[in-house]
Amino acid sequence: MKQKVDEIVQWLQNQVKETGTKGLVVGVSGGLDSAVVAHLIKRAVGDNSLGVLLPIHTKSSDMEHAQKVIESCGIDSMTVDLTETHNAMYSEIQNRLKEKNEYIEKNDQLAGANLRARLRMSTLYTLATNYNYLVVGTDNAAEWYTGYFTKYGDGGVDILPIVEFTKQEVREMASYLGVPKEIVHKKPSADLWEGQTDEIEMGTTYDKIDAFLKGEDIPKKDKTIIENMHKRTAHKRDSLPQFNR
Ligand SMILES: Nc1ncnc2c1ncn2[C@@H]1O[C@H](COP(=O)(O)OP(=O)(O)OC[C@H]2O[C@@H]([n+]3cccc(C(=O)O)c3)[C@H](O)[C@@H]2O)[C@@H](O)[C@H]1O
Ligand SMILES: Nc1ncnc2c1ncn2[C@@H]1O[C@H](COP(=O)(O)OP(=O)(O)OP(=O)(O)O)[C@@H](O)[C@H]1O
Ligand SMILES: [Mg+2]
Repeated sequence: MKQKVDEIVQWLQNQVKETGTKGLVVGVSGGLDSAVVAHLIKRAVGDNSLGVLLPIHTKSSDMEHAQKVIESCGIDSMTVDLTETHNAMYSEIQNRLKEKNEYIEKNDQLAGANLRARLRMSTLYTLATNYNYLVVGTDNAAEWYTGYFTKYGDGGVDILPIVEFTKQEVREMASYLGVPKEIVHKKPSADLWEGQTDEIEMGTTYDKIDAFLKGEDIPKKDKTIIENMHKRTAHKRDSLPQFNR
């Protein structure tokens, strides 16, 4: 594990050097992936790193976990509460749709959720511009393969240090790095709506996705879900379709 972590830390240092930027910023949710990334960037660039708490109707227990992550790695931090911003922006959009009788209720939860992720992204880039930092993403191998992220939301980042690691490997890295235990063993959640957990929404588990990525046999039902998610989200991993004359 030490070698793995040292290699990522060195890679992060190279990214900063090669891009001529001054440091690294990440959104810290109180979940596992951002806890690992916060620890890694603090190790890589010390005081030139920033962890940002971006609550949007966020549970106090998640805020406490995020605070514990900040304390456990000693990273510089900031909180920008986006709850009111999200309320104002989303209700304005919904009102315009309702005026046109074109508001589609069944899409409301997902649309509001993706707006949360994109408001977080905008905030991180505003801070990145201020400090001349890079925005660091937290996607792991399972999320990347299944496309389980918001395009230009949490997927809108400059670099992806843990994208080759399965969720289980990220968990092991977290223990090695000293991420608090309650976060290491917490249920993954995107914090996009009340009570959301990744595994309920996807209909499969990270253990199954990890096993699939390692080439192991998994039940047909899970394999179908994973393959469908992968196909449906190809556009998030591909370069942009461009009309060429
Ligand atoms: N074939 C295609 N080619 C090019 N673009 C295409 C497209 N199909 C859709 N699109 C575009 O992509 C959009 C759909 O993609 P997107 O906006 O990402 O939205 P979508 O994939 O529908 O939803 C995001 C998913 O990621 C999950 N998520 C989000 C954020 C964080 C986390 C987490 O784990 O923390 C999880 C979230 O719970 C949800 O299941 C469409 O609205 C359309 O604009
Ligand atoms: N409340 C929040 N404050 C700051 N950043 C957030 C918040 N919610 C989500 N994010 C950002 O969006 C990323 C994607 O969320 P995701 O849930 O996949 O990761 P996580 O919360 O770090 O780990 P887990 O998947 O185990 O819950 C987070 O890693 C973080 O960078
Ligand atoms: Mg989470």
